[in-house]
Amino acid sequence: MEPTGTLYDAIGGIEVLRRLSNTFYEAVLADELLAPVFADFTPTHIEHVAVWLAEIFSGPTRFTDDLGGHHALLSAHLGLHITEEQRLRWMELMAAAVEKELPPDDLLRRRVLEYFDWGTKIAREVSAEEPGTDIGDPGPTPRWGWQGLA
Ligand code: HEM
Repeated sequence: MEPTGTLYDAIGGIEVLRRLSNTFYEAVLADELLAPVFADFTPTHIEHVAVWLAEIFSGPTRFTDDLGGHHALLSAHLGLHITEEQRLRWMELMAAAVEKELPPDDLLRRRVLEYFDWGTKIAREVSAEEPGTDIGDPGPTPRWGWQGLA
């Protein structure tokens, strides 16, 4: 039987997501393949990613309320021209961060990494378009739960 409740609660809330984001970006900025992609990185990025993840996993909706929602998230990746090699390295570093920061629950970790696999493919697709491209209305921020995409 699948567990009940949100992935956000099973993860342990925003503080755990902040630690995940922080650990992940420490690794990204030390990585020779990914660091150049994040040349304009600022520390607010860490917080924005934690806030996005909170919403995706059915926690507070602050990304939609205050940070531009799904449209802003997708637009942030326009023009980055992410390669498959970079996407896979991103996944590798995120898997290590998940291992370190998330509760030792195999199903929870698997679901979270499945979200990242799905999300990084979308980020890569969007990144092939030039900045300023009209991406239209992508709809509300998705939700990811114990059964995957809700
Ligand atoms: C599920 C996958 C992903 C999520 C949830 C995600 C999340 C985010 C968020 C929330 C922002 C906006 C940050 C801000 O407002 O400061 C952002 C920007 C960005 N993302 Fe992603 N991202 C994902 C995949 C990727 C991948 C695969 C790459 C590259 C390999 C990437 C590279 C970037 C870069 C370079 C920015 C702009 C950074 C900046 O503002 O300087 N992202 N991402």
